[in-house]
Amino acid sequence: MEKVRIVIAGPRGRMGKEAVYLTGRTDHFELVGVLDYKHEGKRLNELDDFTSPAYDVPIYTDIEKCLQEVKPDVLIDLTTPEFGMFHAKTALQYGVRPVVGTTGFTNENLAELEALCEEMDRGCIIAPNFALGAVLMMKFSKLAAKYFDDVEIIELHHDRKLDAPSGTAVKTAELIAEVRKPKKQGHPEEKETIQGARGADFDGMRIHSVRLPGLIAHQQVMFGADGETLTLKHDSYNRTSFMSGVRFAVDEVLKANVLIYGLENIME
Ligand SMILES: NC(=O)C1=CN([C@@H]2O[C@H](COP(=O)(O)OP(=O)(O)OC[C@H]3O[C@@H](n4cnc5c(N)ncnc54)[C@H](OP(=O)(O)O)[C@@H]3O)[C@@H](O)[C@H]2O)C=CC1
Ligand SMILES: O=C(O)C1=N[C@H](C(=O)O)C[C@H](O)C1
Repeated sequence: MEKVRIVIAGPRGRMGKEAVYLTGRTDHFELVGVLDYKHEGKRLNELDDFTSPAYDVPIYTDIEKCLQEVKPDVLIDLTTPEFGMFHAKTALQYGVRPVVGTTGFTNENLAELEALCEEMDRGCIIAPNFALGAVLMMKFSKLAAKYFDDVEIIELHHDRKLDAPSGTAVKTAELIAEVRKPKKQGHPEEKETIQGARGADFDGMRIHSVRLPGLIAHQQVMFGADGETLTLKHDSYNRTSFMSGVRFAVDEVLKANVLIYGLENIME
């Protein structure tokens, strides 16, 4: 089997580091370079966390130079929304398939990438959450929303997280909105005496974002009806929990020539 040539953007980050280690333990993956806006000209295995010879690959700050020189099949982005979008666009323009875990993309970003995938005849996967249990939680939420119109999403994350609400919460709300009867929840005359008390409004349903040290990534989706509630809950207790989804996405993107937004679209 030919190895999949992979570049990782954001290798020093919490997720990027795990993705580097994933390439090291996956026989058919080959890390061929990384994108890091610090350490230009060094090799990855010169950095403290990556001393294994498996990580003796070049560090680039310039994505075009990186793609031209190491010619990857797939670029995995785990950076920030601004750079994630730039990296995904540039990769597609070079015929390289992006797998993006970075959250905070706008609908305009998604539309632009969808058009670029079509133009370049290349796939791109944007996965707001790679944890397979989280994807199932989202699927089950959509199923439950057929029967329950009242729902509140509570997402809980570590306090180093930049975006709120989380990409997972937004995706969950989008999936629910596909089937839920439009409804403004709560009392029609409710008033917030402290701004934000009722959370963010997405199509009349509410999203609450909790940020605390000690947390990793957690979400509860609470449905309510007369005399009953249904709570769907998922917890990631470490970042390795995301890696089987990253491996799955890399394998799947190679077969794709369109934008795939969310692993639920390709998980049977
Ligand atoms: N889809 C999923 O399952 C998951 C997605 N995420 C998402 O992944 C993203 C990263 O999360 P996390 O790892 O926790 O964040 P970190 O802040 O730990 O990592 C981001 C890394 O990207 C680096 N970086 C920033 N800009 C660039 C650039 N232009 N080129 C290369 N590297 C760059 C940062 O460097 P520096 O620190 O020096 O600025 C940092 O090392 C977030 O959007 C998060 O929401 C997180 C977990 C799971
Ligand atoms: O920043 C994180 O940590 C996470 N981000 C993703 C999101 O925004 O949903 C996925 C997971 O929740 C962890």
